[in-house]
Amino acid sequence: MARRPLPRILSNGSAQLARSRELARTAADSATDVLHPLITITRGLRRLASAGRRRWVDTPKERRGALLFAVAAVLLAVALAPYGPLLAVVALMAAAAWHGRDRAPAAPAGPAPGQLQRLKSLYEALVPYFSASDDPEPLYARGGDWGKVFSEYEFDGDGRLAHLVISYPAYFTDAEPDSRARIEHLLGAKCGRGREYHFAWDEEANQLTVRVLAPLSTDIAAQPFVTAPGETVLGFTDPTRVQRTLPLTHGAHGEERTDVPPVVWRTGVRSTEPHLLAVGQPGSGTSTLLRSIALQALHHGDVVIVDGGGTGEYACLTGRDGVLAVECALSGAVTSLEWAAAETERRLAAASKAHQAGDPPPEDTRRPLWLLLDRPSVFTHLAAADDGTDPQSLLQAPLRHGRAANVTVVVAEQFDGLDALTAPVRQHTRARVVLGPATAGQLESVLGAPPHTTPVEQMPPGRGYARLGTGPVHRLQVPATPDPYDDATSEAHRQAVLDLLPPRTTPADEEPGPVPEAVRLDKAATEKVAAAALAAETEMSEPAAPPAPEGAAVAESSS
Ligand SMILES: Nc1ncnc2c1ncn2[C@@H]1O[C@H](COP(=O)(O)OP(=O)(O)OP(=O)(O)O)[C@@H](O)[C@H]1O
Repeated sequence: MARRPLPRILSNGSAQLARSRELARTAADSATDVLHPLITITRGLRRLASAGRRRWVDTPKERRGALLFAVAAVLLAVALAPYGPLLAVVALMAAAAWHGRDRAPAAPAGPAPGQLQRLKSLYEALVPYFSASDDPEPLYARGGDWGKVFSEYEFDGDGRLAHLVISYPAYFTDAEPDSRARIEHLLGAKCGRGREYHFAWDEEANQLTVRVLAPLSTDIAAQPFVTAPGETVLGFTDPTRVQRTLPLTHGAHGEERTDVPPVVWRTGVRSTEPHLLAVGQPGSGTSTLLRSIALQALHHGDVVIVDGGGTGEYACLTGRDGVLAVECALSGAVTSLEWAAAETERRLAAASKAHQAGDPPPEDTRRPLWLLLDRPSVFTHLAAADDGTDPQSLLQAPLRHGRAANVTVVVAEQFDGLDALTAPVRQHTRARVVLGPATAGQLESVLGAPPHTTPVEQMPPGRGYARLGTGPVHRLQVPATPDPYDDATSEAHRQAVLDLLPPRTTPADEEPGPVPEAVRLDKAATEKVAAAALAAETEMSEPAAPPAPEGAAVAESSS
């Protein structure tokens, strides 16, 4: 790794502080210059002494007497000779000065030949973008001086650029996304593909800082996250924009402990992004994200799942405490969301009655209710074909009033189903996630802003970007939260998810007390999924679990 030494300019602090530091540094430099001969001679004396000690130790015992005699004879001769002691001291000092000289090889003054070639070719590649024919003093010109524009550079162990600060002329249109994108694309290609780069444009100083980002860890499994109520971990990112970290276990068997910066999404009454939309190509990990959110939501709230994918990816949640419904059929989805819309309105009415009476909101309006919809566009198409109710049309109230009523909507959709999303869904889902491969246009249309990083060539599942409202775009890796009933799931990850699942609920008809405003749903599909889940679970010889409820009931939480 070679780094060009640079004068450091203080980026903050007052001018006076900067002057004092400069004075102190100058004084220290002068003192070092004055004391340099003394330091060299002392170092030389130390080296001579240790060489003498080594010689004495290496001398066989029977020859030490003769050696001592020779030294004593020399000392006597020196002492008796005219000016002997003086000459001996001068000779000793000269020898010490010679041995004490700095033997460390001088640091290379510049980059190694291979690195130099990379910098030169990068400079030449930038010339067409950063030069103008009418510029009298061009910063960039064919065969020009790259040293003038690359003020800092750093190479990694493989000799590839890891960090670079580039100066560019003030007339470069750095405020235009297209101009920036061209430069970022070029740098991504020239600095080496297969890595992710972060670009920071300093428009005031006309400087671009390019940094190589370490890959995000893909071995973080689902686990209890240390968060406050109302906080949901969407995934993990790099520390450039996120100051907070979460203590986590990771590795194949959760054997390592690290602090990792999370992307935390806040929901509830004070949230400015109360609903979320996750988009991706098939297999990019949006269902996994929904499962991860559901497992976290179940700590403090109730969950209704509407699965348009219909592949039973949420079967593990069926009948669990707090899971009000897992719907895979259109009729069930409509019934559940009708109930959710009515529940939102009931909560609003109860809360506003309490506000008018000067009371705090009633307890039964405060338990978070989560509506998780995976590929609702499938039901939209089915409803259109049957002339039935589109489940999305029932999301109006939860989306509009969810924040005040503690109802959160999360929608996962594939890119080709985006057109089928209704306007309220697009409008109210201000927290956005894009997973898997996506073009720059797709990223910008979903996130509302381009990421400041280049896309990686091989996207692992669960990798993508997140943006909360108008905040920065974060790189994101969703924790591995696979379907525990999927045969392809590793045992460690399966166990991690099973450990987070709440216990199975007592079937509604065996509830000891009355369930207020319970709404019985058409559960034909859910029963099927529950039966499959139970069978799969028995096969996996999980500790004896009570039988799955015959039909889950959507009920107002009694807790
Ligand atoms: N964060 C993740 N970490 C590790 N593996 C993941 C992650 N997310 C998804 N996967 C794996 O990728 C595969 C696809 O995931 P998932 O089913 O969530 O994708 P999807 O976007 O919902 O696609 P589809 O709608 O086609 O099912 C699964 O095998 C899953 O285990």
